[in-house]
Amino acid sequence: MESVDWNRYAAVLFDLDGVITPTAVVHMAAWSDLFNDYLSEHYPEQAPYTDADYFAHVDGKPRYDGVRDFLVSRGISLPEGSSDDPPDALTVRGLGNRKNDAFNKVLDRDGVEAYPGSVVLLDHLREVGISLGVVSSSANARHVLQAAGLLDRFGTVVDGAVADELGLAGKPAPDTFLHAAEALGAAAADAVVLEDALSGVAAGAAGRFGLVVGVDRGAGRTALVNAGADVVVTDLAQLVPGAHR
Ligand SMILES: O=P(O)(O)OC[C@H]1O[C@@H](O)[C@H](O)[C@@H](O)[C@@H]1O
Repeated sequence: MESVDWNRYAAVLFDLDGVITPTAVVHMAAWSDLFNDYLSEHYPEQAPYTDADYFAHVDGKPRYDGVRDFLVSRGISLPEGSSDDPPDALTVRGLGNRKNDAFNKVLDRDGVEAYPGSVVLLDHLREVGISLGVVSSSANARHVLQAAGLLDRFGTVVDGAVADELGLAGKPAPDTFLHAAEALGAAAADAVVLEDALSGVAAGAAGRFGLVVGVDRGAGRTALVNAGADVVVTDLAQLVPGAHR
């Protein structure tokens, strides 16, 4: 039983990819293609990039932080480059841009449908009348929410572009979540964070939010609890009081 008394809270802050929409899978596939192509071309002696690398070094972080942190884990250092580097540039930002092109191609081709259980919780919270926000590292968050038909559900969307503009540190720092809570007029202690990534759960714990919910989409219950989750679910419908589980 993971039932939550939502009336105790003033705001709920959702991560997007992997929490509201299954787009974490699209990100994962695009990262895997990028890093495996890069490694096999430049470091054929290295072990391939795997999902374990994704969960440990890339998941939930801003785009270029993910590139940098994975390369560091393999002892590889590339020049940072600049955000308008072309996708074939051998820089941190060039590689990130190559992955972004691949992500957007799949998004435009396949569209996005939210997890049904996540819509069940969003509908419930709308009935409760609680303020809702999205806090995503992704600069594509608005595009994804729009494609899923859910953009109008949220009072604030703090995405990778907003964080960049305001100079907010990305997850695992708590800054983007704290900014969203403030935008909704809620103290961190009165707000709930929902996250599937270890970096995002760590951000919720570091911000001392009232409740940090880990959503296990592959990171694993123990890892999520160790990162600071108070509660772990596998589907957001489990968080609706009295919902069929
Ligand atoms: O490259 P983008 O779309 O700006 O997003 C960066 C990150 O955004 C997060 O929401 C995803 O969980 C990560 O997997 C992704 O790498």
